[in-house]
Amino acid sequence: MHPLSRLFSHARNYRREVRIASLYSVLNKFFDVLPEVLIGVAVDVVVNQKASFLARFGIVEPKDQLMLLALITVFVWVGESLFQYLYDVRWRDLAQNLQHDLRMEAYRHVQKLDMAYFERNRSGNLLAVLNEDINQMERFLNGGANDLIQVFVGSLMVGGVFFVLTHELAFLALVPVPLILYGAFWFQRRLAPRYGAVREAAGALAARLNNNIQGIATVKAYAAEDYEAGHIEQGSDDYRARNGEAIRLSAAITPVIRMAILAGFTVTLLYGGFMALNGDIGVGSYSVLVYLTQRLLWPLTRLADLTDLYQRSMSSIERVMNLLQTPVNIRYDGRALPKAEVRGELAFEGITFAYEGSSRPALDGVDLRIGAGRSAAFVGSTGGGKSTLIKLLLRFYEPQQGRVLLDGVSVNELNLQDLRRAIGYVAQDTFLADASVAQNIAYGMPDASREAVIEAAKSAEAHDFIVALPQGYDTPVGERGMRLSGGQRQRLALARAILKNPPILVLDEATSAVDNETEAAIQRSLDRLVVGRTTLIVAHRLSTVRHADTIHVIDGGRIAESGTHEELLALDGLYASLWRLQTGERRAPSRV
Ligand SMILES: Nc1ncnc2c1ncn2[C@@H]1O[C@H](COP(=O)(O)OP(=O)(O)OP(=O)(O)O)[C@@H](O)[C@H]1O
Repeated sequence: MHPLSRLFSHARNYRREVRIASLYSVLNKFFDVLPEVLIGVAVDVVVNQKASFLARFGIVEPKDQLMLLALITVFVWVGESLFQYLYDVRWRDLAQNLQHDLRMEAYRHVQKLDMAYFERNRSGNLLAVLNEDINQMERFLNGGANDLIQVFVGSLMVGGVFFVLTHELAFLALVPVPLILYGAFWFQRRLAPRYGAVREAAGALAARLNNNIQGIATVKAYAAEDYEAGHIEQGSDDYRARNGEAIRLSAAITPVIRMAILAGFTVTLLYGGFMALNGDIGVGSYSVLVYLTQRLLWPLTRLADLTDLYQRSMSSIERVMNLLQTPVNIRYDGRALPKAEVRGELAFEGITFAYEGSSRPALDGVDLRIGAGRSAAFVGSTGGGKSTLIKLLLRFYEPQQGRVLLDGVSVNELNLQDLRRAIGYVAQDTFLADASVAQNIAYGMPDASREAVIEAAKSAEAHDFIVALPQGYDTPVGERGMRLSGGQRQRLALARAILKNPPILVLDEATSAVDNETEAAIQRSLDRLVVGRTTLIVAHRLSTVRHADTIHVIDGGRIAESGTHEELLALDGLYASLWRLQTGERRAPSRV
């Protein structure tokens, strides 16, 4: 389907707006063509006087005829100006509304896409679609759509006048028009893939820039500025080269069209002139024809810019539409699950899951149950699959085999947001918004009172450092929380989960960045907090999880051992050797 049809079938509500704006464009063009005709009529009045074209309508006196012409001229110009104002406002309003709606729709859609999508597509490229591509579409609607309509309508109207005045000449003057149109389409077809490549290169460049700016600390620390600048240069060079290919073609359009116009204009000038000399047409008609040839053919040179703008925009619209039509693989709708009704019993049944493009499953036949209000800890070597298990519970991904149950219902059947509202999740890498400390703690809970925020911060051992910040709870944390230390960020994330007061608490390495003393204090708060909540804790530091009701050791995507701390020590397997390694009780066996 053509990108423009895709856009308009998508933006159905705008059809009326488009029709009205198009009507204003047509009316403006109508009034815009008339002055040339009036010049011809004026010449006719002066030359033929009482035998003029206007005299046929009963206005015999040349002076009266001129007065009438002046009146019509005023009317025509006022009409032209009025409709120019109206179409301009309409098209530009339309462009603004459509870009706003489309951006919001695309952004809302992007938010619903599954995590695998974000792993496949670089975020900078997505930014380019949501920003630049949508802006490009706005540029086309701002002026391009009107220009396109006017070029066609203008040609039709002028062609009509030609036919009324003289058929033969009209035919000759109009011969170049189909050639010009064919030429414009020829160029447009060839420009399409080039501008497609330009947009792809722009997306790739934005992705690189985004990645580098986010990792600027690492770039500096490894003195890799020149290396990264080289990397960006490649991207920028590629963008320039792709544009260069489009420019060479696009720049040829005007000169080629001009040659066709030249042919049409010369024919009118000569052939029309001969006809006037022979007395076959009047001087008035001749002057109208010469002016009108200009009016007919010159706007066609606009086709060059228009083809260019049009094709750039179509490439952009294509990208926006593709984004909007990316299917949402993980459904949001499902059975409602009010937070108050969640008991918190969890079961993982025969879970096997491999990440997209990965041949080895991250989880391989995992079966486990966590009773409502109980705590389960997951430990084991890095890359074992602990975080993956948590992500399946949150339905960031769906397992290829098996299912995750909450209170006996498959999480796939639950309303996705309800499921996530029931879970307080503290991730390994904390995301903080560019807002104040208090706003970050109350993230997703804008109605939380200041007292509740402070209470949550106290439980997360964050209160003391927060009040020592320059503006206390109102201190901005910077982009991604850059102005805070890693441990401070973790404590804010913990406070956020505590404030949410969820029936299920999931802590994935939630205290890995804080010192032992703070961790012990957080642990004491957590001991109080976890009462009555199902809690899942992923940790490398075994001291954090030794009191969990059950500890599961995950190794290579499977559950290697399960039991309480004491049971696992007695088993003298992986857990026992990890424990010894961390507490230094005995030399660790070589496999750990
Ligand atoms: N988004 C992803 N795409 C592809 N593979 C992934 C992805 N995330 C994790 N993996 C792979 O899946 C396996 C399990 O990863 P997971 O993050 O669950 O391990 P983990 O036990 O939590 O590790 P750690 O203790 O280091 O946090 C690893 O081999 C990892 O490389």
